[in-house]
Amino acid sequence: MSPQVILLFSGKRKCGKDFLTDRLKEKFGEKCEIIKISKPIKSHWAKENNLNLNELLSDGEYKELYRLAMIKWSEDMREKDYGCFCRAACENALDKPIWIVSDVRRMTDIQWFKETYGELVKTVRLIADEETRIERGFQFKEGVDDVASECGLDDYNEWDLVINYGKEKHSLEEQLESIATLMPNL
Ligand SMILES: Nc1ncnc2c1ncn2[C@@H]1O[C@H](COP(=O)(O)OP(=O)(O)OP(=O)(O)O)[C@@H](O)[C@H]1O
Repeated sequence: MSPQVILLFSGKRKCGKDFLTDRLKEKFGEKCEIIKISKPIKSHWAKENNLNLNELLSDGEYKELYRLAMIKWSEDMREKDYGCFCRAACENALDKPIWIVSDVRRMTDIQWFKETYGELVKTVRLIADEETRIERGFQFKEGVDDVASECGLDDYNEWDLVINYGKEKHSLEEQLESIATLMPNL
């Protein structure tokens, strides 16, 4: 079954994207597939440089070591074809009714999904205050936090849902409920 809804999640580093989308996956279980645009980037990067892909995909210090270089390389690839990583990520995804894309970073990511899947696409922005992000492990890095991969969607204001995931956050159950309203038939 091809996707009936595609939720695109965006938010700055350590705002909790992986955490919340993992909880969503637990709630919707077999109905849903998590897609990471960064996965084809990391697979390619790991192969070329002989690195551990699982470590790169997980949350931790290891991925931080390579983040800057991966951003630069992927930027060059995107200049040639802005949809290349989105397409690769979707081609490798299982056919489930709900697709959750947990790391949307650029206008062109949203553009590609909307051009490709139209009305199925819903966008969600997570926001969290800096103090909370620091508690979750955020440290400002030049070349990472001040470039398009982090700031590309700062001025986008057509989100279907904005979730405060910082100090003032609602309970997890309420957050998940508000996300569920984006897919009333599932
Ligand atoms: N609601 C929460 N309660 C407790 N810990 C949380 C919560 N949300 C996130 N965290 C923790 O904060 C850290 C960062 O969260 P997460 O990896 O989800 O952020 P992210 O936005 O995906 O970051 P990145 O952009 O670096 O991938 C993780 O260790 C996660 O377990």
